[in-house]
Amino acid sequence: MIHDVVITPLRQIFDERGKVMHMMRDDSPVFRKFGEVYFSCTYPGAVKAWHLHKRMTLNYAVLVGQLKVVLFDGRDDSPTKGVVQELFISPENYQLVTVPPGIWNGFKGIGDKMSIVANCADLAHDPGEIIRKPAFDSSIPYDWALKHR
Ligand SMILES: Cc1cn([C@H]2C[C@H](O)[C@@H](COP(=O)(O)OP(=O)(O)O[C@H]3O[C@H](C)C(=O)[C@H](O)[C@H]3O)O2)c(=O)[nH]c1=O
Repeated sequence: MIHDVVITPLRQIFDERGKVMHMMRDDSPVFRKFGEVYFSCTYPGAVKAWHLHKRMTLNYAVLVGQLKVVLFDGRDDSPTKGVVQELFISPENYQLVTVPPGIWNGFKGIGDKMSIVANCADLAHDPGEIIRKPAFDSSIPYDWALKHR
């Protein structure tokens, strides 16, 4: 587990009409402030990586489909520097993933339909605070290929 990354189980409330999916409240321990909510939609097998936010704290929850979210800690002052963390998040494993600034992150669509992840961020989108690397950049020790364990 990467230092400062927080996983919070989220509640879903089901009834015969459908369900309610919790995501963020202002009394949550991980809530900092409101910046923007957006939804990133990913086709099966597509990889969206790598991003590093210099100032934004991300809060991800997958509403539809399934994502493999991969985090890489390249922070020099972190006790988990060099650690790679894989998370599989979906409505079936419904969690809020809080990622502080400075951690490389990316995700891959899993399964057979478009996945939708919500990001409830503490900062509005600002392209100037994002650093990007190609998904297969050799400086991050991660292979996005399907692994038959
Ligand atoms: C997020 C965002 C993006 N854009 C534009 C910028 C690009 O021209 C285009 C696609 O953006 P991007 O390549 O950043 O999309 P994703 O790879 O889905 O990543 C985004 O959603 C995941 C979950 C992240 O956490 C990223 O930080 C966030 O950038 O939409 C905007 O104009 N406004 C916005 O709020």
